[in-house]
Amino acid sequence: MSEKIEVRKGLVGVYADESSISKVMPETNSLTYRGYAVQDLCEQASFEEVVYLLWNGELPNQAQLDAFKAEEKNNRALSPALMKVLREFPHDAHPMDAIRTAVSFMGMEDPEWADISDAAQRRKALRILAKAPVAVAAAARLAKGLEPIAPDASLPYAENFFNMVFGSVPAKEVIRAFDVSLILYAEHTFNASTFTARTVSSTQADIHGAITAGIAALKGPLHGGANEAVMHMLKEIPSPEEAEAWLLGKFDHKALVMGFGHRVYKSGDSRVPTMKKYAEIMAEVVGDKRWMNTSAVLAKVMLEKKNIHPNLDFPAGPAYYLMGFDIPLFTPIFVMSRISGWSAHVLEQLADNRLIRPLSLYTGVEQRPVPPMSAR
Ligand SMILES: CC(=O)SCCNC(=O)CCNC(=O)[C@H](O)C(C)(C)COP(=O)(O)OP(=O)(O)OC[C@H]1O[C@@H](n2cnc3c(N)ncnc32)[C@H](O)[C@@H]1OP(=O)(O)O
Ligand SMILES: O=C([O-])CC(=O)C(=O)O
Repeated sequence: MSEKIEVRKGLVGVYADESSISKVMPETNSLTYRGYAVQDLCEQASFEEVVYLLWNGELPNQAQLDAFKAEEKNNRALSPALMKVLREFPHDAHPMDAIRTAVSFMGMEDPEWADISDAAQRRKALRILAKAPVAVAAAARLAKGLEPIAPDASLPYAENFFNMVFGSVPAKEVIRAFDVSLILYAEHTFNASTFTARTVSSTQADIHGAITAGIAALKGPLHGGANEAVMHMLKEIPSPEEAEAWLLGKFDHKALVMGFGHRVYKSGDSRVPTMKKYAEIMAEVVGDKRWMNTSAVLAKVMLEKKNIHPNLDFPAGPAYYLMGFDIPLFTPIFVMSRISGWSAHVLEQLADNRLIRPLSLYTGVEQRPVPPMSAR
């Protein structure tokens, strides 16, 4: 009797490995990083503290945090060669392609490119974390015909990013909302981009390659690219009053509604209430409620008619728009944050590595002879 082979398309419900970095609990719509509830981290920690936590397993004390922040600030500068390459990118290229290429380039010039020891991978992760925002901001400004703004070592991570994009640092509430978004985007178990990064690392390839591949996976609209798609969708809807009719029209065409649904959470994404709160704060700060009012209608109708909840990209999209970012920068900002989670997973994968290599169930034609050219 032949064995029944079960194929799990999309790896739905498959446990591919163990991990001690984060835990998603869909039954309670909750998420912890190294045992801490993500909403508590958002209220009590900075993004830099969360990165330290993800990479080291514990929150830093003041001296450890100061040292970590100093390292991040000291590693921001891009090489003249990378700046030259960034200047030559097509100006209409998507910034996701620019940051993917920039991280790959950083890998070629990294002084420790051939060293995949844990200590070297950690130093490389820090360098990628520090340099990625500089490359994102430079690519964004160059695409608009503006000169890049050099990183400022007197500014923390979030403030420095705003300064490099806009030439100024916004109000504290804006920085806080941005930092919260980075904490929420930092890590989420075996999502598609993280699994991609782990797969690359499992071949003992370098961390720049793993993160380059992670960025490639994150770009798709079913994953990180959804935060941009959400904002394009909100802009298509003329007013909150017209949102329900617009959505019902989408249902008629069986269209995907961006920013809704999730592979793991089926009754609500753990991160949405916190991100929504900060998106609403942004709407107050800017004095523009249109996007949040339209969002509220979409969320209500999606739940009533489809029983589908929003995911993190749904409130993050309008939050970034209200912060003043151009839409093509939304997913690159997700990259800047998720570098922390990808790196934690690369370190974990290599600490107890086994090549990731699943099987495929062949459904093609049976073996057959190669016909000569004259018979084809
Ligand atoms: C940070 C992140 O990456 S979060 C995810 C961001 N992505 C998006 O917002 C894109 C829109 N959402 C989706 O495409 C999906 O919900 C995914 C890709 C996130 C999850 O996909 P899956 O786990 O495969 O969901 P699945 O296909 O099982 O969905 C179940 C049902 O809900 C429907 N559904 C799921 N999401 C949506 C949506 N956004 N709009 C409309 N219908 C949806 C599916 O069509 C399916 O219907 P069916 O049973 O009639 O075929
Ligand atoms: O977990 C997932 O599949 C997608 C997601 O929410 C994330 O990567 O943050």
